[in-house]
Amino acid sequence: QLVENFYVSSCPNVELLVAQAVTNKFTQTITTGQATLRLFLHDCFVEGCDASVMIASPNGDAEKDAKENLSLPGDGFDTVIKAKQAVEAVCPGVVSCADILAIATRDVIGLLGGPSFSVELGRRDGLNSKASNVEANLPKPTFNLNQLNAIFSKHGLSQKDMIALSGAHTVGFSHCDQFTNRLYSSRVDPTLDPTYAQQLMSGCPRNVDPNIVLALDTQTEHTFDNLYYKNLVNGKGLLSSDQVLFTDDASRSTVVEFANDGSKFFEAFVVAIKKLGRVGVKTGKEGEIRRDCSKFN
Ligand code: HEM
Ligand SMILES: [Ca+2]
Ligand SMILES: [Ca+2]
Repeated sequence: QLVENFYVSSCPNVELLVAQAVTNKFTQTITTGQATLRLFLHDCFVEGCDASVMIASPNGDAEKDAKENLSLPGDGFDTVIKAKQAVEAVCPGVVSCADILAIATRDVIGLLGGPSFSVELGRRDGLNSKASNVEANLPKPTFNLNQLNAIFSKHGLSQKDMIALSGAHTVGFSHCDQFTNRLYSSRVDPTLDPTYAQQLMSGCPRNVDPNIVLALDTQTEHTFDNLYYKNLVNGKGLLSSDQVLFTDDASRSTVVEFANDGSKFFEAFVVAIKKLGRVGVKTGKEGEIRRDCSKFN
């Protein structure tokens, strides 16, 4: 239902306007890329790709107020707001916040060194954003392969799509509390490389400041490449949900394929992120075109 040239007559320069705003922001703030990419996942998995995650509620009960979303960096929200402003100045009331987030996500992937691809458009902005909706709809870093497959397949995403999309963890970081259960339970998680486990313990000692973060990809945290998969092969996946993709026999061969061939990863990632962008979209007369991405009209 989405189409690539949706705004061809109503706002022909929308992709250029968004690209300029995103590039500006990206040059100023290095974390813009990872923040925007994660924001897109958290939007699409809750109520579909409809910018529901962008809503700010005076009562503190919107999606962004949910515990799982508190670690979403402000830079992601900011990127969409800046791009929306640039678009509104030229084509007011025409382009949805959901589409702007989708375009911005495509753009940051390219800026980070990832694949370039065309983005499908025509999403409308949602009219629901409830904090209580969030937890059950997002994957947890403690999930095993079956749980990961289950939550992705609810949205029509295959195991291969799930593994490719997890490759987004080639950029960005995680707070210590998302993985320290692997270090300080009765024993250290045996799927962790011992040297890497030592590094994690010194980076995240017991009772560490909750603001401390470590890179998801220790080698190239600011580059969108396939080193994430090479790390998994070497026992250097940061989250349990990352490492399990190599540990479990049912997904290992895909991890090895992506580790050995970056172009296979890029190809699968493009297929999967396009599918992600179609999840639960509102089109036609559904929803609305928000004027301000953080408020319903
Ligand atoms: C497979 C299941 C997934 C789980 C369990 C998961 C979980 C997490 C967790 C716990 C963090 C650390 C958050 C923090 O402490 O600030 C994180 C970061 C991140 N995730 Fe995922 N994630 C998953 C899949 C994805 C997907 C599909 C994408 C995008 C396509 C994505 C993009 C990101 C990015 C870019 C970051 C870094 C954020 C930053 O640096 O601020 N993740 N993820
Ligand atoms: Ca949403
Ligand atoms: Ca990387």
